[in-house]
Amino acid sequence: MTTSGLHEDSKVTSRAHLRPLAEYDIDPDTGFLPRAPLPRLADPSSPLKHQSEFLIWEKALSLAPEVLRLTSDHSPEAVSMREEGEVWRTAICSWPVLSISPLKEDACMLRRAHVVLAWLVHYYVHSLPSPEQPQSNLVIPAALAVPLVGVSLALGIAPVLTFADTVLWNWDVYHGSADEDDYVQVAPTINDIFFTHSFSNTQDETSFYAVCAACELLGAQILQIIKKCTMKQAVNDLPAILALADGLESLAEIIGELTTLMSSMRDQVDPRVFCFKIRPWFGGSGINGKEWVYQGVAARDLKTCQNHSGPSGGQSSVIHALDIFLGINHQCQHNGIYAERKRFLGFIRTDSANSNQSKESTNFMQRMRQYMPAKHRAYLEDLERSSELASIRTAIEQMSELHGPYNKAVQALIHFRNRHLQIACRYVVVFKDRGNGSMAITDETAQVKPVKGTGGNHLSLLLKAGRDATCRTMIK
Ligand code: HEM
Repeated sequence: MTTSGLHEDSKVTSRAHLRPLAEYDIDPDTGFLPRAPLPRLADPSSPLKHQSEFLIWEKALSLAPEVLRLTSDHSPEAVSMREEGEVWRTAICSWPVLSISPLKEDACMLRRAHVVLAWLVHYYVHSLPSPEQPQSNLVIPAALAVPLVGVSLALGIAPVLTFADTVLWNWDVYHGSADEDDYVQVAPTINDIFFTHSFSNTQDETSFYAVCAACELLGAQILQIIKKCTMKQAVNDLPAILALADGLESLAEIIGELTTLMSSMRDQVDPRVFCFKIRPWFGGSGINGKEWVYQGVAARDLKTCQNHSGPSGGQSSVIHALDIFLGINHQCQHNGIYAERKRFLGFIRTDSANSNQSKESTNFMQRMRQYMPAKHRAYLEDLERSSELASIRTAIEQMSELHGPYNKAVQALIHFRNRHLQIACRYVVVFKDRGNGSMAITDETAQVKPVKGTGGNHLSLLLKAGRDATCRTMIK
């Protein structure tokens, strides 16, 4: 039998026990999504209601969609807004650098500050007029850079827009829904929430976040199954083995639902809107060969987070938890994969002085963890090292009765990755070589057909490597 993924982990020597999920900021009903929406900074109901100095951040974010458009947007509306955009950016440059010490009193405030500052940074960077020197670096003003890096260090998350900022922490409840206290009793569903921030102000963008959030909510059930399976030592214990078989069967079903949910993207998000109006806002440092300079920030505070990606489904802790539980080993993705992704995103540089070989060799999924909140990352690391998981793997290897249910779950994940590959090709790959993200959706781009044989494409290579790693895990 082939259990390559399962064997790999036997190399891990120090075993740990999983702590209660609450200690990892995981809710039983909403998973990695918090159970209640984040309060605004300086909101009268927030713990920091007296810290009104943070209001300037909130106000600038509320104003941003009204005065800023993408640099690449040359529509008459966008051109007419350029002056107001300049006023917005000049105001930010004149702001004082606020101390984030008061925010550290409350984790929700830190998270909200990350959301606000990361969105402001992406608004700032991606609306800048085209530079006279196209290759010059982009300076993020100290008033944004210093507090963003501060809150990021406190939260253990990268100082850039992440999946958490666009999905996990970017929602509120409709008026008339239960108030915050009620969520102690009843968790919100996807129908109770709306998304607070949107770059393009399109239904497509909201739907994009909503589908991702619905996947996270479904993920809560996945985490509960993992918890149930890891509560008992599976080896030589019949009830535990039966429970494990049951858990694997349920996982297969839920992964199937996840695939259906993800596929619903096709009906809700127009690929052209995604590619030209939404995705360009997400780009992080290094995109198009331009490094971001975080003004006023010490180099040591940035050392772990250069060449930032923007938000990506790859930062969803749910999929990582599934990978770990099922023993999918992405390490086999050769060194080149991360380089492939960088090349795809256009930030491979020719000056080898700046390139860092060790970073290149770190695989994509590992790197994506740096974009997760520290406690979610800690959950994944503890799960990976847990003696409970080691016992499950031994049981799966030794008991042929478990091979069927295990393979079903892995097969479901292969199907998920295959479908995701199709979606990524439809939304990103076919447009990749068609201009620099210009907003002008011409008849030509509107009628674009999938590029034949995207197999050579770097993005496809990355995603296929993940799919193939999943295939290799099947027990033959
Ligand atoms: C329009 C919809 C979507 C598009 C265009 C898309 C595109 C991409 C792209 C381009 C990547 C490569 C890495 C990167 O550049 O960030 C990626 C990775 C990834 N995406 Fe998506 N994605 C979509 C929806 C989703 C959804 C709903 C999920 C569910 C959680 C998801 C989960 C992932 C995962 C887990 C990865 C890491 C690679 C892997 O595990 O195979 N994506 N996606």
